[in-house]
Amino acid sequence: MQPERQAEDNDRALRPQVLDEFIGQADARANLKVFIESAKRRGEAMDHTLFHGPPGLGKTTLAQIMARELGVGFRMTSGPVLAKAGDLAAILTNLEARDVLFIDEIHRLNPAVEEVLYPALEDFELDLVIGEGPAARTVRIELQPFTLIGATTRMGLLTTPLRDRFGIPTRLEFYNTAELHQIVTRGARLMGAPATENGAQEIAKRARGTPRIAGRLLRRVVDFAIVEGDGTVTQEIADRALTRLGVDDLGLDGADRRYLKLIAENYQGGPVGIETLSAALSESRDALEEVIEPYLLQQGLIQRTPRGRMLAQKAWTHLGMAPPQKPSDLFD
Ligand SMILES: Nc1ncnc2c1ncn2[C@@H]1O[C@H](COP(=O)(O)OP(=O)(O)OP(=O)(O)O)[C@@H](O)[C@H]1O
Ligand SMILES: [Mg+2]
Repeated sequence: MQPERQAEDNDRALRPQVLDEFIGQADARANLKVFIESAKRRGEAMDHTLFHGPPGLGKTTLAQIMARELGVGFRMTSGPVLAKAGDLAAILTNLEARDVLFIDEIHRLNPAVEEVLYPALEDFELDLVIGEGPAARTVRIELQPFTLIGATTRMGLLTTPLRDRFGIPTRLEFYNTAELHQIVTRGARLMGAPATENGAQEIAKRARGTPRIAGRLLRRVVDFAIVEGDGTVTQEIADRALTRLGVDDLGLDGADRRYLKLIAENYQGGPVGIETLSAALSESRDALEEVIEPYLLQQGLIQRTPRGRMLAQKAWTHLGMAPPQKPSDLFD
């Protein structure tokens, strides 16, 4: 209990509070700045916004920042939590003018709840059915204009009507090492454990392009720096700590390497179907597609083909293995 509580508190302390403190995602940030400013000058609710991209890239953080920059209230819920239409209705009717409603994991909304959301998004109206059977009647409730910010790691699972109702779809990208370097340096400063240039660089390089992972690795490296060093995050301490945590020089962890090795050793580099991988690794297909694969794809370690996943040359090199000779290679 205690350590988790603490991790959460640290997390909150590291979370950027305003758009200018938010590092990276330069294109998205520049656009959002314009839309926020315009909504403020018009005195209207900002258009509905959808953030999509792999976990830990800052969707929730950006949603909170936007409410703050807009100077409006922030309500947060998530797709799976909204079980009944009434749950959503209760939240919508309590929103004040121009408030931001954040729905995380919006691809997991129950279809009946999603139906209620459509008119709310388009016309700020709610059609509620009251009573049952012959006595049932529909009442229309006017809502205050509000901004929905949706977040999803699975854009492909969103229904078309829902996707079409977002005026501002925004894709978050993996962060580059320079951006993560800034995030780590800032985080270390906030944690009272200064990082050297090279120390921050070592963590940045191995953070899988993801601020959440950078924060998590930083906390563990700081532990080592305090106990085994003088409290400074140096390259040597960072390297030692990360290696002990099983994070390799590309930032891959045990789960990533297990995935790559399985394709290499059991399927000669593929192609192999996602369901087969999911069964062999005892990981849900969703976890593979949402958490493991995006970074491996972005790094050019694997390829997605119509017949399944295949290892790229870079993966063989990284694993220190030679790809099997395919019959066709003999005739090249
Ligand atoms: N640009 C950034 N600069 C500094 N820290 C960041 C940045 N983006 C995210 N973080 C930090 O990374 C962590 C994860 O961010 P956040 O919770 O917003 O991710 P998310 O995209 O909502 O993830 P999920 O899809 O899992 O909900 C937070 O601790 C946040 O403080
Ligand atoms: Mg989130």
